[in-house]
Amino acid sequence: MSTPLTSLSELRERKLNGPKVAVLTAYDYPTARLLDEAEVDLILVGDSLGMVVLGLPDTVGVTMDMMVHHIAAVRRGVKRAPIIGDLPFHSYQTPEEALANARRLMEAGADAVKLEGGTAFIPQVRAIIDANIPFVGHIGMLPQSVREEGGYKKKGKTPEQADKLIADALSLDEAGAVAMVLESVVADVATEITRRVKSSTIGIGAGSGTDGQVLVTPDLVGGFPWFRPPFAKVRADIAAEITRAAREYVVECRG
Ligand SMILES: Nc1nc(=O)c2c([nH]1)NC[C@@H]1CN(c3ccc(C(=O)N[C@@H](CCC(=O)O)C(=O)O)cc3)CN21
Ligand SMILES: CC(C)C(=O)C(=O)O
Ligand SMILES: [Mg+2]
Repeated sequence: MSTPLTSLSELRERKLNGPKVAVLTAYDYPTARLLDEAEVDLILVGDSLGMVVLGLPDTVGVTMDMMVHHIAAVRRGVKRAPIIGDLPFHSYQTPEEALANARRLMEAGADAVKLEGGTAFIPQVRAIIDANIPFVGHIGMLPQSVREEGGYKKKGKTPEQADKLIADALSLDEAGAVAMVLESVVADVATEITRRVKSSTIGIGAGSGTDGQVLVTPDLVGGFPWFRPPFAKVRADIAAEITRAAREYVVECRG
């Protein structure tokens, strides 16, 4: 076991010489503190918050106020791991709006911000990076577009999709993204992108050829049994533990 990341600038060295980067999501103080102490490299306060913590049907209803509230809680729990905050749906429609909202997430305690999109969002990405805010890209399957897309679909199956993903990755890399999430991307395409960019690729449902992996923590620990993506390897069953403890308590209270 090697030492965990203490700053985003160490991502370059990790890409060149390993080991791979381990990223998990957190939305609250206790989980963030446990993940930081477990030596997770980076902690993402994802807008998956809306689904796995707030019970919304998708991530489209997540607001800036929600992200700020949860980033602040995570910040209080973390001493070492860099924290990435997601810019939520419709919070980055212009470069000015993207920069103002990126600043709000940084003030709440993020060390970097992430938004969903490729070449179409380069003006927003440039505004953020020009203001010296570390930036993480996110391409492939974009959950904030689930309503237009009509579901969650794997990306990069056709040559046209693969070329589009590679162009998106190269443009984010050129703009200066420190890392980029590749979500539900065909493994071979994710591997090719990883080879062609200087930035660290963090995969989720994108095979094992990326520079790191990210998972929604409830999917790791069995904390959200009602929806689980097919790629998640569930390593605990906290839902069953909560149910068991609550049942024991109910029975004991009733006497
Ligand atoms: N609990 C949870 N975990 C997540 O990883 C997650 C969320 N929620 N909510 C937002 C998005 C949605 N995610 C998803 C949703 C569905 C698939 C899925 O069904 N993938 C299949 C089918 C792909 C296809 O039809 O092309 C796959 O084989 O990858 C993957 C990720 C990832 N994100
Ligand atoms: C799944 C990861 C990459 C994410 O964006 C989130 O948790 O919101
Ligand atoms: Mg997200």
